[in-house]
Amino acid sequence: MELFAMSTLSNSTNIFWHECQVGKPAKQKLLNQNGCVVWITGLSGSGKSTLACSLSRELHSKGKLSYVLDGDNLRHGLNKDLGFKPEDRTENIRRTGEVAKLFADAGLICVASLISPYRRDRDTCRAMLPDANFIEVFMNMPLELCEARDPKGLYKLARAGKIKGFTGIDDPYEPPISCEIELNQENGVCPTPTFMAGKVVTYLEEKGFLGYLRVWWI
Ligand SMILES: Nc1ncnc2c1ncn2[C@@H]1O[C@H](COP(=O)(O)OS(=O)(=O)O)[C@@H](OP(=O)(O)O)[C@H]1O
Ligand SMILES: Nc1ncnc2c1ncn2[C@@H]1O[C@H](COP(=O)(O)OP(=O)(O)O)[C@@H](O)[C@H]1O
Repeated sequence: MELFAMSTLSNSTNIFWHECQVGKPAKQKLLNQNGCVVWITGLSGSGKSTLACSLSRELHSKGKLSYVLDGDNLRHGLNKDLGFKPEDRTENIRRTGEVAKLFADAGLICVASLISPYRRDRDTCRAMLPDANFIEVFMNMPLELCEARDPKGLYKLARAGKIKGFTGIDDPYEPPISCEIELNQENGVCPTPTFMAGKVVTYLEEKGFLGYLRVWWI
């Protein structure tokens, strides 16, 4: 069962999965939490990195171990060979999904914050884990807000045609059809990062991720 869950399609042949005695349940018990992936998706400037850091801080203050995989940061190392063509974005998300799966297997709350604009790529990452362990969080902020924020000046460059294939301008963003958590403006105002992180923490608490509980789907 575990062996099946961890195997993926591969170009390599004659390879075998080696199981280690210290498995996921033992690590989760040690950490008193259950590993999972919180996948934050949304437009550039929607607040993904801010939420990821706020969430990580909240979890830390509760004595829970998390790790943030941020798209911008990963593109400085693991994914530095990739650009923004559709196939590069797909590979970016696939690699990040695989790394996130490893962190979850280590018992951590892995927080991935990437635009991840294509639904199929996000679903591929979801399929890497038992379904309940992939928590998709949609930062549903209007393009106008993200563009008004424009902290890196990239929307301005995209509007001027100096960046091609910018998400939301001349490259698509496909919103989730059904995600675990959707965060919106309330009465035209964006909630604070702490408030939004609190919503995610409440979800994790309610689903039993913040305490060790050995159940069949973990
Ligand atoms: N063409 C284009 N489209 C979108 N974003 C661009 C582009 N070029 C550079 N950037 C910057 O790269 C950051 C997004 O990286 P990601 O790895 O999250 O993107 S993706 O998931 O592969 O689509 C993104 O960071 P965030 O603003 O934090 O989302 C941008 O700063
Ligand atoms: N909840 C929020 N309320 C107000 N401003 C925010 C909020 N979240 C993020 N910001 C601001 O919006 C900008 C983009 O946030 P960031 O987290 O970098 O977005 P992303 O990672 O999606 O590109 C930053 O200047 C940040 O300070």
